Amino acid sequence: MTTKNPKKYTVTSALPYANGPLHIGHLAGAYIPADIFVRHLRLQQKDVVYVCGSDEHGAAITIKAKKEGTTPQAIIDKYHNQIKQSFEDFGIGFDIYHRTSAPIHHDLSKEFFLNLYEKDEFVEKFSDQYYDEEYHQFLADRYITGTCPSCGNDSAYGDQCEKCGTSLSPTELINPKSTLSGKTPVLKPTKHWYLPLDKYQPWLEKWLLEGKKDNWKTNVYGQCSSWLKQGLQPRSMTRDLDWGVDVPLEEAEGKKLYVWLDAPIGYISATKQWALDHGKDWKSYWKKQENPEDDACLIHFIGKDNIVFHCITFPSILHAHGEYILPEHVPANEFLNLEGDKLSTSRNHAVWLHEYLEELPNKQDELRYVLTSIMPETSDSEFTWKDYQARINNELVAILGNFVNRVMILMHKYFEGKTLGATSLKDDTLQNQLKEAYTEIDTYLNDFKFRNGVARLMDVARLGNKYLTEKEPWKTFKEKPEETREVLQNCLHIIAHLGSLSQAFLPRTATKIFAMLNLPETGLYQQDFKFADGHQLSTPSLLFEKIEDELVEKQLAKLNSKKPVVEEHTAKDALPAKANISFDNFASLDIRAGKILAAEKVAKTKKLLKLTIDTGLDERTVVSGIAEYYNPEDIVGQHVSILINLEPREIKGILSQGMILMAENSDGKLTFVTPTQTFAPGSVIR
Ligand SMILES: Nc1ncnc2c1ncn2[C@@H]1O[C@H](COP(=O)(O)OP(=O)(O)OP(=O)(O)O)[C@@H](O)[C@H]1O
Ligand SMILES: [Zn+2]
Repeated sequence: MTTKNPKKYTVTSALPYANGPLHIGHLAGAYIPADIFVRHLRLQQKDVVYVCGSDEHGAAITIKAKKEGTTPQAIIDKYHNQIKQSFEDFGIGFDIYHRTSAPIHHDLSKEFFLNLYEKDEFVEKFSDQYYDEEYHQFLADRYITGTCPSCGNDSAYGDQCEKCGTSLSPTELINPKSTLSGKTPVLKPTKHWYLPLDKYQPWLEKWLLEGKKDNWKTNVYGQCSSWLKQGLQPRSMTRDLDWGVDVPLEEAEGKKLYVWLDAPIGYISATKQWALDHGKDWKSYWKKQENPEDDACLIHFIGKDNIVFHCITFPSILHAHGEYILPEHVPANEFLNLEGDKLSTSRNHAVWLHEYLEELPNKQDELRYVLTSIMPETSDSEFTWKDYQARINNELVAILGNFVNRVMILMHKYFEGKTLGATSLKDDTLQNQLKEAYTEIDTYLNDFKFRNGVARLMDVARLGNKYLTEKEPWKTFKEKPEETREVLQNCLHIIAHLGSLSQAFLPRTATKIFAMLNLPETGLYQQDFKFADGHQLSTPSLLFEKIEDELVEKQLAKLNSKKPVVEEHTAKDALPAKANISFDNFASLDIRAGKILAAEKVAKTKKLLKLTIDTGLDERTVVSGIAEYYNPEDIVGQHVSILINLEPREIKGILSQGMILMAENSDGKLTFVTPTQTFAPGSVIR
């Protein structure tokens, strides 16, 4: 950290957008790291406020409401409550989880806008914007789709192409279409207020590049410097929309603030509300103090798609306003993927937090542990159920859980769960090793190295196991009961420290550990523990249970079945129907269940695989254009559906005898079409 011992910390996590539930990517990206960091500060009695809330404005919400035949208010109420519950369930310790639809937020956002307006910071510009003549509405952001000029994706939005990530303005789209009427919009002039980022560029460069920000994470600093190199452009801070914070100017009737203007102000309005509720002074967490040494240290935790707004736009707004502190750190994470594919709300490729808890009740810490261990700190990372199982079984169960359990069982077996004169740890080497763990974890967490931090915690459990294995109390008990007692009581001290250190990472586990030891949970790091003479331990119980293969298979099957929970792609993505055919034509197709026996790439092609198929009638060769989606080695044994009476055709010199049936979604992704139960090759499909 740059600032040595700031007096106060203001910590924020990205405001989740209230148009869908939370998934594991959200947790790993912006919430678990912040929560660990804040817990670590609180365990040292630092003064910290940790705020978040739902982002409830913008076109994506009104569009969703329209699609579902309901109101924007109903959408945000539903998801705000669901998201809030998930955060509570996973122990994300916000001081307040607020929402941007609250009046206090609208007021503060307007105040910000007016402050900049009165200082003449905005550039007012008339420009031609797309307008839907049928709906009498300007088409901002997600109200317009078209072909991306960078990658050719034909469902890019007016503000961004989600396929290649390019940030766009509606007029850059090729073949623009209104998402309201589906028609081609017309251009009409409208007035907007632009934030002159070009004007702030020199200041930003100084702040970011010449300032001390090169100690920021390289992924964050790299993105910022590359934007600055490209040169910043003015960005419109207002929209022609009917859902959001009103632009507080008479001449701007019917216009709203851009959602990325008001969303980060949501951090401040949340703090204001919290201060009101708890008799605190919100200004001391956000405003510059008379003595700069008294300024709070502001830290934004976000995922990588939010970097530009937290490192360029919001700081520019705060700077233009003048009274506010600027972020000291923006430790953005890269993205978490799932089982080889991007997490996606629209494709329902996700592990949803509320579903996880229904299916794996009380396993919050297990997920926190895995997500911390694989956190996308410096590059994208991947969650797989197999890895989840392995980390729980081989680490949480086999190392941490096992150590605690062995010691507790032996203490009960030999000494009825009672200590005798165990007031302090009677092994200096152990004492020093434990001290080191505290120091190293502190260093890691101050550097936002959460993966190293949680690995270091696990090392303490390893240390315990090693000590226990070396001392072999089960062998010494008969002859040297006093020595045995000392060893086991030393282990109790290690367990207490495991409880203490777990508090930041695995809060529920920490509580369980202290309950088993029958010690109070102080909410502080304790360098020393004292057991009273004759202290009675509680009955041991397992901290973690093994994850069985069956569960992994069930979760994988569920992911593959991809039943849509939140279906955002509508009929607009489906191809139009083909002309009718006769029943006889249909009946003439001979489709069978088959199985892939062998697969190899066709040389010098990108898309083709040569497959050997067991059709039940014969073994034959089929050339299939699926190489971009499947590795040959992964699909041997795969059951398929095959059209067997298609006229053979030579492809790249190979005779292809039939066609494998594949489903294709609107992104062009392919997947096998197979009977939902395994049927023997040769079974008829009709
Ligand atoms: N797969 C992911 N990995 C890491 N961080 C993520 C991931 N998905 C979202 N985030 C982060 O979570 C925070 C809240 O996300 P937000 O509500 O804006 O959803 P989003 O980015 O639109 O995600 P989605 O498209 O899946 O709904 C943001 O900071 C975002 O960067
Ligand atoms: Zn694109």
